[in-house]
Amino acid sequence: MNLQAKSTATDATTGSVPLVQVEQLERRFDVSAPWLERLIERRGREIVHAVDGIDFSIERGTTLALVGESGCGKSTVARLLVGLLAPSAGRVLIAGADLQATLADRDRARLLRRRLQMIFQDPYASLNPRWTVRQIVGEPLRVHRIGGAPAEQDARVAALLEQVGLRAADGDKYPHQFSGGQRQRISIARALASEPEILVLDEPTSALDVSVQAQVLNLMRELQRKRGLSYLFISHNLAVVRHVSDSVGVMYLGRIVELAPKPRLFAAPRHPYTRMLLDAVPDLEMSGRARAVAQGEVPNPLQPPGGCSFHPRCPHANARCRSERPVLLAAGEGTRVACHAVQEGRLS
Ligand SMILES: Nc1ncnc2c1ncn2[C@@H]1O[C@H](COP(=O)(O)OP(=O)(O)OP(=O)(O)O)[C@@H](O)[C@H]1O
Repeated sequence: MNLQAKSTATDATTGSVPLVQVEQLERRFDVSAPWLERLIERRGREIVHAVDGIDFSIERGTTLALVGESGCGKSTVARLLVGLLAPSAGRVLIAGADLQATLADRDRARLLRRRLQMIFQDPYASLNPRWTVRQIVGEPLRVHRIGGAPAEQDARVAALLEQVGLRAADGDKYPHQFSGGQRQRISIARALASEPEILVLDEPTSALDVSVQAQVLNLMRELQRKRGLSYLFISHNLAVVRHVSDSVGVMYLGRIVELAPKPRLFAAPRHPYTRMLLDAVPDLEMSGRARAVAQGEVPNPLQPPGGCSFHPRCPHANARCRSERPVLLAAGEGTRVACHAVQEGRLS
């Protein structure tokens, strides 16, 4: 089955298509209260632009992290990427094939689901409490008919458990018999069972103790290196993002405001919002820059500000920022930024 049916723009240097390409992706939610029809008639429907026209790509074997405050649309991007939600506009391409078109074809959808797996924040909620670990980790093998006879599948489950730092004998136990970190290892083993190329990780360690977080993150890195996996890593924690990512997209009210290679983002953040986020992390070195105090709150997503949606919180905003939406443009050294002040040279 050919998932590369529809080829798109290729990487100019290598001639290869990025494993993941997201183009002008949008997702709107209608949150109008159905019992307030008269109000809706008067005021119009209440629409949240959870994801408002974003573009990014992920190369094979690399990690793109998406960061931003709660409600900026990170989880919605994750769900769009694995096909749990359909886009309102734009598209997701996996190795050049349109995700929505692929999902519409049963055989191709099954193959695609093998390639893409998602790991959620709460490992307890995502593991069936009545199944043994062997059943949980072995389920993708049965669904995707991988590994042949039951004995062979059991051997695969045992190997997967060992790869994530558990013991083969743990297969007989139930999720409640494990700690949070161990449960997340079970989720990872299950996600790996179908031999995916892409893992979408939605805050995979934020429910864990700090000491356990580092162990799980190190495991994720080791698995990435051994298996050449690509990760979309969703997090609000910049210290974690610094540990795991190759590049970082900073989201604000449904848009990416800065996209940069990780070292550039931490050494020379360009967007005022990125700077504000970094300034709020006490342990990060600031490379000589004075810290600015975080100001204001995220606006109501039902009534986002016009122009640049960050302008009410931005110390550099002018009349243009209040009226014209900035687009993501190259700002040197691999960074792209959506900010009039940077693009006009008012902010270096
Ligand atoms: N199913 C839904 N129905 C209505 N609104 C939704 C739905 N899912 C998300 N939203 C809204 O879309 C916006 C983005 O939410 P999303 O969960 O993607 O953000 P997030 O950055 O992941 O936040 P968090 O870190 O709190 O999970 C929010 O305003 C949220 O209320």
